[in-house]
Amino acid sequence: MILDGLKIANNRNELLKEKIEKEINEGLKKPKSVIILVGNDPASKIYVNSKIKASAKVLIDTELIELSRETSEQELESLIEKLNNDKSVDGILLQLPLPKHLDEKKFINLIENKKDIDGFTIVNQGKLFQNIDATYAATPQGIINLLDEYKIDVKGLNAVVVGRSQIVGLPIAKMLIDRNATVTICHSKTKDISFYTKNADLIVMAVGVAGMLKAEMVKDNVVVIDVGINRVDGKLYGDVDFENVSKKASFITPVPKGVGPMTINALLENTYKVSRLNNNKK
Ligand SMILES: Nc1nc2c(c(=O)[nH]1)N[C@@H](CN(C=O)c1ccc(C(=O)N[C@@H](CCC(=O)O)C(=O)O)cc1)CN2
Repeated sequence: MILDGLKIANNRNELLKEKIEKEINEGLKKPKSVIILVGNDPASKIYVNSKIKASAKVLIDTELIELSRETSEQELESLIEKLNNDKSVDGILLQLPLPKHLDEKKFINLIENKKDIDGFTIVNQGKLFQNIDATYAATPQGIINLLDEYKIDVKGLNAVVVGRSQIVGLPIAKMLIDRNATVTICHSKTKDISFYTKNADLIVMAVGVAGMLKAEMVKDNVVVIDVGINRVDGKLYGDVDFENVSKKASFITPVPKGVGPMTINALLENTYKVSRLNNNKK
């Protein structure tokens, strides 16, 4: 069965829109986020445009600030400071990747924790690891929402996460452990990834290598979540050889229209959450 991320995300976005609409009629202001895009990465532009479009649909205001790829550390720092102090701004998102000369960790951590709609700051990541309510990273949260929507209970499953990034691999592993899965994290230095994936009930692929997970690397009835978005000759491919792995899987996400739209939905839900913590009256 294909896990239809686009359909589920659209349903959740519609519910969010209804909630926000009702609250606007009751006197609350629209949530507002500011997206900072540094440089001309074409994929980042696509993602940022999707975020802006999706926000508008659910009545979240967005402002896009585009900076040149030569932006200095100082310029970016003062912009983030200004937005932190701007009461009309509920959420701040710094689109990644940044150009090489800008240290991603440094700038992410300049964002005020309560405006960090990506859930990337040290404090918000730390809260995930200490089970304290916060905004959690949108991609792993979107995966959990998708599993929940399809009532896929991960309790007791052998889960293998391939990829150990701060924004996907590590947080999804923690979220799966919290739901009582037994989790193994594989990465580029793992000697034999298929040794682990062959025994997995659930696999999350988040490495950025097109078609890396092959049918012979999985067992029957596995649940497969594909986070990869790889552009090859203008076409999109996930990290999973979908055509062949889908023949063995019980559930599998497609690329596109799987995890991507769920990521955007989770981001919108985060933006709503932080704005209402500010309890914004008009
Ligand atoms: N500040 C952030 N930067 C980045 C994040 C993030 O969560 N926060 N994640 C990724 C990119 N990303 C969001 O920014 C993202 C990637 C893909 C999609 C998506 O909807 N993909 C579509 C296909 C779209 C296309 O490329 O044509 C799909 O899978 O259906 C949404 C968000 C890195 N940077």
